[in-house]
Parts: sequence; C-alpha cells; structure tokens
Amino acid sequence: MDRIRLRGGSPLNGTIPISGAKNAALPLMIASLLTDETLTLENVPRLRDVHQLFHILSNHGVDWSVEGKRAGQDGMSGQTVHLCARAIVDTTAPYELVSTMRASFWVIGPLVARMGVARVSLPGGCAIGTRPVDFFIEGLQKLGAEIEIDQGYAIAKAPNGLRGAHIAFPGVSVGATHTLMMAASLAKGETVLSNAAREPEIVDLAQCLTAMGAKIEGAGTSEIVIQGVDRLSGARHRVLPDRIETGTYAMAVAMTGGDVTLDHARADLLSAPLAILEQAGAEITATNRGIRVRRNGAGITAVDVSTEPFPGFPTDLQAQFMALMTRAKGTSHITETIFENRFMHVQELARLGAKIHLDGQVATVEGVESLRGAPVMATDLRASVSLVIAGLAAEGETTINRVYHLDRGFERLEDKLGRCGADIERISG
Ligand SMILES: CC(=O)N[C@H]1[C@@H](OP(=O)(O)OP(=O)(O)OC[C@H]2O[C@@H](n3ccc(=O)[nH]c3=O)[C@H](O)[C@@H]2O)O[C@H](CO)[C@@H](O)[C@@H]1O
Ligand SMILES: C=C(OP(=O)(O)O)C(=O)O
Repeated sequence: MDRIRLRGGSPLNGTIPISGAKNAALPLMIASLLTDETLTLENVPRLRDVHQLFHILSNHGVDWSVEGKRAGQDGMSGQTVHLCARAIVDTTAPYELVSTMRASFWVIGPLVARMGVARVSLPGGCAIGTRPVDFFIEGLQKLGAEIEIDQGYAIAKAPNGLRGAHIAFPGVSVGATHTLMMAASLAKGETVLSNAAREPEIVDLAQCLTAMGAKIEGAGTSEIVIQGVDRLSGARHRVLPDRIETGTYAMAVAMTGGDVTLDHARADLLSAPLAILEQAGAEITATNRGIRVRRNGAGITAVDVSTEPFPGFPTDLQAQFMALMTRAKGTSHITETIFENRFMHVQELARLGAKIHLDGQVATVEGVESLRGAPVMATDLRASVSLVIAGLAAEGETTINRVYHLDRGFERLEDKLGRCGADIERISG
C-alpha cells in the first residue's frame, strides 16, 4: 500500500494547477445514463473515484473512452471523456461496486427515469457518518416510483414513467438534489424541488443537463423547477474547477507561508472559506489566472468556524482548517453541522502534537508553537489531506498511511506540492 512521506518546514512558492471538481465530475458522468447519445466531458480529474465510476457505468452498459493530455503535461491534467449509454444492459448496481463510493447510489435516479426500473445497493454508513438515503427514496416516491428495500437493495419501479411533483426536502442534500434533478428531467410534467442544495456542482450539473435538452430553472437557488422532456441528447460540457482542492491548497500555503497561485481556481466558488483564511492571516487575491495566496511574516490568527451548506463554509474543508488552526495564536472553535462523525482527524492531528478537545460537534483547538512529525493514517479523504497540511508545518518526518483515501480526491498531490518546494514523496508498495 502506498504511503506519503514528507518533511515539514519549507514554505510553498509557485503555481498549482487546480483540477476539475471530483464532486461535479461524478454526477456529470452519471448523467450519461439519461441519453442514448454521447456525453463528452472535458477537464475530468484523474482520480480513484472517477475510475471506480467508470466500472460502475460499464456494468450498466455505458461505453466510455478517454482522450486528452497525460498527467503533468504543461501543468494541465484534465482528461476529456466520452460516455455513451446507447443501451442500458443492466439496471442493477451491485453491492461490490456501490459500497466503495457513495455517489454511485445516485444512478438510481437516471436508471428509473429512463428504464422504469432500478435496483441499487444501499451505500451503507461510512467513516464520516451514517449518511441515510431517505430523501432520495421519498423524492422518487413523490415522482411516482414504487420503492422497496430488499436484502440491502433499493428497488425502484415506475413502469409507466415518472410524473412531475413538488418535492420539499426535509434537509439540504447535495446527492438527493442531483439525483432528483436528473430523474425529473425525464419525468412527465413539472417538478419543483424545494430546499434544494445550492452547491456550485448542482449548477454545473444543471448546465450540462440543459445542454442535453433538459428544461431547468433556479439551479443555485433553493428552489429548482424542472419541466420534464421526452428524451435528452448528447452534449459537450467542461467540469468546473475543484473548490475543495482549491481551498485545501490555500490552507496549505496559509500554514507554511509562501506565495502560490492556484491556476484555474475560481474565487466565487469559495467566498466563505477565503474570507475566513483572510481573517486567519493569509492574503488572498483573485487574479485573471486564478487565486493568489500569500502569507509572509505574519502568524496565523485563531478564527471560529461552523460548517454549513453552500454558500457557507464547506464540511469538506473542515479537517484542513482544523490542521491550520493547530498552529494558530490562540484558541479556535470548529463546529461540524453536516456530518455527525467527521472528526476522525482529531486523534491523528494529536499524534503530531496538536491540542484539540472534542465536545459533541464542537472541536476546541488550542494553537501550539510547533508540531512534530509522526506516522499517521486517516480513514477518509479530507481527514487524510489535513494530515498532509499539518505535516508540512511539522518538524521532522511525517508518514501518511492509507494513501488510497487521498487518491480518491486529490490528483497528483505530491507532485503539485513538490513543485512548490514541499519535501514530499510517495513510497510505493
Ligand atoms: C460526491 C459528493 O458530492 N459528495 C459530497 C456530498 O455528499 P452527499 O451528497 O452524500 O451529502 P448530503 O448533502 O446528501 O448530506 C448532507 C446531510 O444530509 C443528510 N441526508 C442526506 C440524504 C438523505 O437522504 N438523508 C439525510 O439525512 C446526510 O446524512 C448529511 O447529514 O455533499 C456533502 C455535503 O456538502 C459533501 O461533504 C460531500 O463531499
Ligand atoms: C465526503 C466526500 O466524498 P463522498 O461523498 O464521496 O464520501 C468528500 O468529497 O469529501
């Protein structure tokens, strides 16, 4: 199993190219199930989750191919992917495939909308919380699907097709909004999604569906109105830049000091975390290339943060921000409001010398003068990268085990940081 070894203490200077967003690429790839024509996606990141989704889609009969530059060529690594679901050969998404990646459950929407039947393994719990699927089930039932849970599978049936309806989500869910928006695009009549997620990845999917012929208004607000159409066509769409990768590297620079331009990044996708980083002492400038992040001389200031759905501070940056706060002057309070168990990084950060006290959903972080390198491991993607950020500021060597978590969501992490002066390497095997 690969490991990452790094020695802390070097500032980061240079340029980091920001990849296409994992959390946009996944639903966009799933949208290929809605049409028998080719969907072409540009700027798809090379990640383990993307690779896994190719397997899942292949099982349903999607033909896919990849073109584009190899990783590392002129700093760009996005691949162009063609996906064609001319015929759906299997409407079952089996446990072995779905259990490794939660987003794969989202195929239930397109499959039942196009084929009138879908049998999808329940995704189960994971390291950050229980993550139920009740909003999906209730939403699809509102659209007229009959749903049965049997032997760990959600079986959805709508032999006469889905019908538009008003769906008021009991809570804000990114995945349920993606899934119901896709399903409603092929339903008869109008669907209104109230209390919808407003994340930029929802807008990206809506734009792609619109290019495929869907009629969608209000994506990016909490009410999305969809007029169903009989069929969708192929389209070409470019995946938006990854705001979580952007925020992660911005926090790494705030941690180590230095001056880095995050190429292709869009400041408008992460106003809340960038404002917090400025309060913490980083200088942030939106440029025509992306975002420039600097911290020279000044120390890190303690700032309190609470995670919220977009446009608030994202839960996917909570662990990274906690790593930064371990070196702040003073004490910060970090409140996790989205997932009930997203503090798996706390005990590992403590191994590096961090002082963090957990009380329910609130972590109190008392900044320390220095961190000391140690072997660590994490059980989820963002927790893993928080250990990289802490390790970059720690004295001596840090070894991060279970790198496959990082590979789910960070493209060429060691290469991107290494080019900016970090002493970091991957050890294979
Ligand atoms: C691939 C992808 O895009 N993953 C993102 C997506 O996950 P995901 O779409 O799974 O997260 P949700 O937005 O659905 O989850 C938000 C909250 O709603 C709850 N909930 C959700 C659905 C449901 O049927 N019932 C229910 O109670 C969840 O348990 C959680 O407490 O949004 C999360 C919140 O921004 C991010 O952390 C993930 O990185
Ligand atoms: C939690 C995440 O992903 P997933 O929803 O696929 O688990 C994430 O991207 O941080």
